Amino acid sequence: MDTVVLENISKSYIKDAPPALENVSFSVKKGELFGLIGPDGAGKSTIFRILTTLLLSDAGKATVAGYDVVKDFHQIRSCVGYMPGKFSLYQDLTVEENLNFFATLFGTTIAENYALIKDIYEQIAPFKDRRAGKLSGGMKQKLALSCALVHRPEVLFLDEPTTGVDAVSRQEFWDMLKRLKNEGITIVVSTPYMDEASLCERIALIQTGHILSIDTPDNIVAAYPGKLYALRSPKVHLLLPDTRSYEGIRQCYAAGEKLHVAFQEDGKDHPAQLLTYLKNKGHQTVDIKEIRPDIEDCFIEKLSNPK
Ligand SMILES: Nc1ncnc2c1ncn2[C@@H]1O[C@H](COP(=O)(O)OP(=O)(O)OP(=O)(O)O)[C@@H](O)[C@H]1O
Repeated sequence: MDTVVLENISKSYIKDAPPALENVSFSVKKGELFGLIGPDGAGKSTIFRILTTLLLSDAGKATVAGYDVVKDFHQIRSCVGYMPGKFSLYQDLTVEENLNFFATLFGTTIAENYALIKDIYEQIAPFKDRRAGKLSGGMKQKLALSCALVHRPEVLFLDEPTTGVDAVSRQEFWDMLKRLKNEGITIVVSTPYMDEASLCERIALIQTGHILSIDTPDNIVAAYPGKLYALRSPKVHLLLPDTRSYEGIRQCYAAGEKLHVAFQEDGKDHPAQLLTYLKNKGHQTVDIKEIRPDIEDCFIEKLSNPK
């Protein structure tokens, strides 16, 4: 049986406004590390609030660990750990007081499940007497994760845990998630960072309340239709409108210092023809190279061609 199941979940916050979620369905297997990948406003937090029984959906059905999110909210609350995007810590309590507070809420003690949080908690233990409000972003995140784990949940919901956290702490955080997964905990994590998608076993790409795609990161990349190229030029900002004006371009967008380009058809002469066209427009030093799409490229492709 799948540990998390959503069937046609819909939710609107405001009458007559576009819904936050519309017919969202997916399931997460026991022990899986599953990612919800999408930009701000996509509906990720709404999914977490429904699954953690903090919000009722308007339609559809969802279960967590076999329990119904409406009927069995008591059971769900005791078997899940939730790290919301914001406000999960008491800023005026110290690190240790926060952890003790969450342990007490769940009728347990820090000592009882210390083995599970040891690796994480040891990194913040030197600051155990510091108020949570005075911790760095990375330390807050480790404390929030320790608090979400203190009762050894079956399922862990993490809403954008790495937003606003430095690159090293982000990497350490994902290493921790892998260790927790190896302990048998099912993890659903959301992120707006496309590079983190490849660290999940399966992902759902989500945008404006709709799931665009669900699969392993490798399968999503493999399903990219056709070839993708990177164009480089010293004046890349001028290159964008001229490349877009070339007939036969399916996609053209800025990606860091480069442009990513896909043709409507993958003829082998197309890259050279595009370069000639751009040279005639005054772009003398343009370089084109075929590249492997990443999740962000797949996301952009799905947005323009959802089927
Ligand atoms: N309490 C609320 N009242 C009204 N609209 C809301 C509320 N919460 C969310 N929304 C709207 O619902 C949509 C989905 O928001 P949600 O917070 O679930 O997205 P998200 O993917 O988690 O993005 P973010 O990272 O910005 O929170 C957005 O359009 C948002 O403005």
